[in-house]
Amino acid sequence: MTARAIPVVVLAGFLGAGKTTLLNHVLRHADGRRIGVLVNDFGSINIDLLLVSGQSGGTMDLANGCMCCTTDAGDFAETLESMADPNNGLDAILIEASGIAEPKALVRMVLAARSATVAYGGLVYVVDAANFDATVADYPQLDDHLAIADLVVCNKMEMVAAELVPPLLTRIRRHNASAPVLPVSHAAVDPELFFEPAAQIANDDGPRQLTFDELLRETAEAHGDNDHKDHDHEEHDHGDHDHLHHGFDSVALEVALPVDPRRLGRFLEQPPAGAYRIKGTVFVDLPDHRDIAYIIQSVGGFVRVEGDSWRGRTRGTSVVVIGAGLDTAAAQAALDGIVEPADSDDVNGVLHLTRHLITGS
Ligand SMILES: Nc1nc2c(ncn2[C@@H]2O[C@H](COP(=O)(O)OP(=O)(O)OP(=O)(O)O)[C@@H](O)[C@H]2O)c(=O)[nH]1
Repeated sequence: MTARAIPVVVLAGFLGAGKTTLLNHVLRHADGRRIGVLVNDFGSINIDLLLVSGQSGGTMDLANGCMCCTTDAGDFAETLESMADPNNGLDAILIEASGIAEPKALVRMVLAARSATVAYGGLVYVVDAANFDATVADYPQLDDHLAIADLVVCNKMEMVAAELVPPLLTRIRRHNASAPVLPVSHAAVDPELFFEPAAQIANDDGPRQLTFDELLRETAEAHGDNDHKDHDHEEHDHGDHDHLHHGFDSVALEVALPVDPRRLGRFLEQPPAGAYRIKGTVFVDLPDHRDIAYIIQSVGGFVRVEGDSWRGRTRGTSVVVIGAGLDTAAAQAALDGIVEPADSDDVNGVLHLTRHLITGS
């Protein structure tokens, strides 16, 4: 049985930056993936929480309408746990924080809720490119929010004159040197970023339940979309899905070699600048470890390792690094480094990997 943890992505950003637009975009382009959504402002979004909780059997009780004000972190963890129940077949859970929410508190709650089925999927912070400088000047707390982001989505780029784009991106990077900064318009972010590789193996003939993108389109048509501009844009672009991949870089390694667990641990904990996600399967050629296919993931330096069986697969190491603004040559060199031969005296090296091991429930 393949270990399967559902990434929980926190979506934050200042008022009006484009969080809801991003959420709508991701749901419309989910391509059959099932996404759970928690929102803390029911009025501003035409996606009903019940789309998710209705079939997950448990509704998030947003007693005071603001999740980051939920005092009982246990309840929150339970809610995530029940949404992530394998019977729900979700591929990712997105939490939209309100524009004034403190993302740090939400991130802390998700990190505390991590389990065999719940993984931290990163803090995606949306900024309004057209108003970035004014917003930073008026709200210095934006500084702290940006600093802890794992991915900065720089939205509304079509409103910024071409010659002003490079200095703007440089100014944004000053707030966070390691997170990728993804310039987009209409929050057109590739949803693939939010899914786990395990989700991709679900192409069996099992019963296909509702697809969220279909459901959302139906819902939007039935209720009238509150985001016509974005919708129109998306419809025009429908024939060309390549545009979704704009702005992403990735590097990959696929070899029959084993990893040096110490180097791998360091690589996962300190990913190359611009990396957002690292995922893959690695081979550890040590007694007691050879028969375990280690599934590794890292978002913003938060590492998760699960053990699976090789089940007839060829032992080897395959890892992909996804980001924006990656120095691909440097990232590839760092990635290649994980399969450099390990020092044979390094008896504790494997702890750098196994200390991140999630034991199944
Ligand atoms: N011009 C332009 N407008 C955009 C873009 N993305 C979103 N918008 C518009 O900006 C407005 C705010 O977008 P939302 O997605 O509601 O922003 P939000 O961050 O969810 O806002 P709050 O929930 O109020 O914090 C809406 O009118 C969107 O249609 C973009 O790339 N360009």
